[in-house]
Amino acid sequence: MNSYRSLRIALLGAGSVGSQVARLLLEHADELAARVGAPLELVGIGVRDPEAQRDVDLPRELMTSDLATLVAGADIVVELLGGIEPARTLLLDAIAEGADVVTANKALIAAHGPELFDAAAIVGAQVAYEAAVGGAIPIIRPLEQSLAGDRVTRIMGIVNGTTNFILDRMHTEGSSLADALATATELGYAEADPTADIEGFDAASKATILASLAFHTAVPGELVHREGITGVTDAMVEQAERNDRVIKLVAICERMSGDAGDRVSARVHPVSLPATHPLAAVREAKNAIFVTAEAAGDLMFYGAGAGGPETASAVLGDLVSIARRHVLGGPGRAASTHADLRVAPFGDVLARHELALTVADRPGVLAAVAGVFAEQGVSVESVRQDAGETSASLVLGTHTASEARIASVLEALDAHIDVERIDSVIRLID
Ligand SMILES: NC(=O)c1ccc[n+]([C@@H]2O[C@H](COP(=O)([O-])OP(=O)(O)OC[C@H]3O[C@@H](n4cnc5c(N)ncnc54)[C@H](O)[C@@H]3O)[C@@H](O)[C@H]2O)c1
Ligand SMILES: N[C@@H](CCO)C(=O)O
Ligand code: NA
Repeated sequence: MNSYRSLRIALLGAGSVGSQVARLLLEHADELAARVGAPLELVGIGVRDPEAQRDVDLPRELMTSDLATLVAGADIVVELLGGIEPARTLLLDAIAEGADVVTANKALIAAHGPELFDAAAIVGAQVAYEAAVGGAIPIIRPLEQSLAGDRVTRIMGIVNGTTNFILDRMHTEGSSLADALATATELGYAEADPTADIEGFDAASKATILASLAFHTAVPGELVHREGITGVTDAMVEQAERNDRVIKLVAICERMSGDAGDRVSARVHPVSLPATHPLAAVREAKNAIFVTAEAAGDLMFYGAGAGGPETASAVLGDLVSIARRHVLGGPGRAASTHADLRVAPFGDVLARHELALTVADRPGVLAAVAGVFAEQGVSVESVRQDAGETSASLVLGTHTASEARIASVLEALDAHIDVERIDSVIRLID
């Protein structure tokens, strides 16, 4: 069939994703060899405990706890450990030896992508990370290659499967966050430390990666505004439902033009969407990403954002594509930051907000509260008031306003004598 020698594949990690990658590499060996033009030889699987029981039956003789030695002899290293160290050092060592790497590790790519890409560029190695964003959904390659001739203006999407699963269960079954998270963890969707999911760190890493790729600009993780879902209460879910809306955690990356010149923004926070919005139909651990580009217009990418076998599909896609280049030759992949746009502060971002307040139930309070919005230059679009016994509940929807102005409104409301408490704040998407 072919005369190219076997390519030596070292796999690091045999958890939810790694075990599925190993299974598929072994089960589909002949088919993969035909596609690559050379056999992909799984030379070892780096694990913590080679004797541990695993859900997937993998050959014991491939297991090793000596990850450094395993990496040293490989043509391609597939990293599915998660976390920054030892993944970063192992991959830098592999690259220094001329190996290509495939990883699903968004935390690593978001924090150390440029370091890995630079190291790879020096030796002509490749770094592929399709599985790092949107799980099985092809999104890195479309941004990196298919849209390379266009100008991306906006990306908005659901990029964390675990939190989407949790919010979906809160809406459809009235589950608690903790119960739904336990199920998402059992299903292999959650990160090893699920704080990364529920506090929005995972989605923020993905927003960093998407914004950097889309805007050809290094967008440092610390400039990505991040809010998770721990502040989303049952009451907020119920209120959204009363208004035919759904709460979702979204990542938004956009190119902003204005007096300050062209800038970019990347952020992650919950939003309230009309039930008819396409993102509202994204259920369970599915992800969906809208990309708007100047010439292409709107594109939508939808599919499994998490899960072992699903994510393994993207890892194997990278592996086959990298392996083919070993056989056929050709240039490696390179990330570009030539545009070098400035990242806008979160306060400059524009959004509509809905605020639920408990206020004193006496004449003039509505006017006083409305006055707070007016003082900060925020225009109120809708008001709903429900009177209680001693206090009233007010739900105010704003017109588009900057995050900085809304923050000032919230500060003033917090200190206002007539405002007993701010029950919830959520951004609205039309
Ligand atoms: N699970 C998903 O749905 C999914 C989807 C996309 C991307 N990812 C990413 O894929 C990577 C792996 O995720 P996962 O869900 O398979 O995680 P996991 O926790 O199920 O598996 C990771 C495995 O690596 C092992 N490991 C960690 N550090 C090690 C070390 N120093 N030495 C030896 N073994 C070590 C762990 O023991 C574990 O078995 C992560 O970067 C994650 O963010 C996961
Ligand atoms: N924990 C991640 C895995 C996929 O990146 C999620 O839930 O989306
Ligand atoms: Na993907």
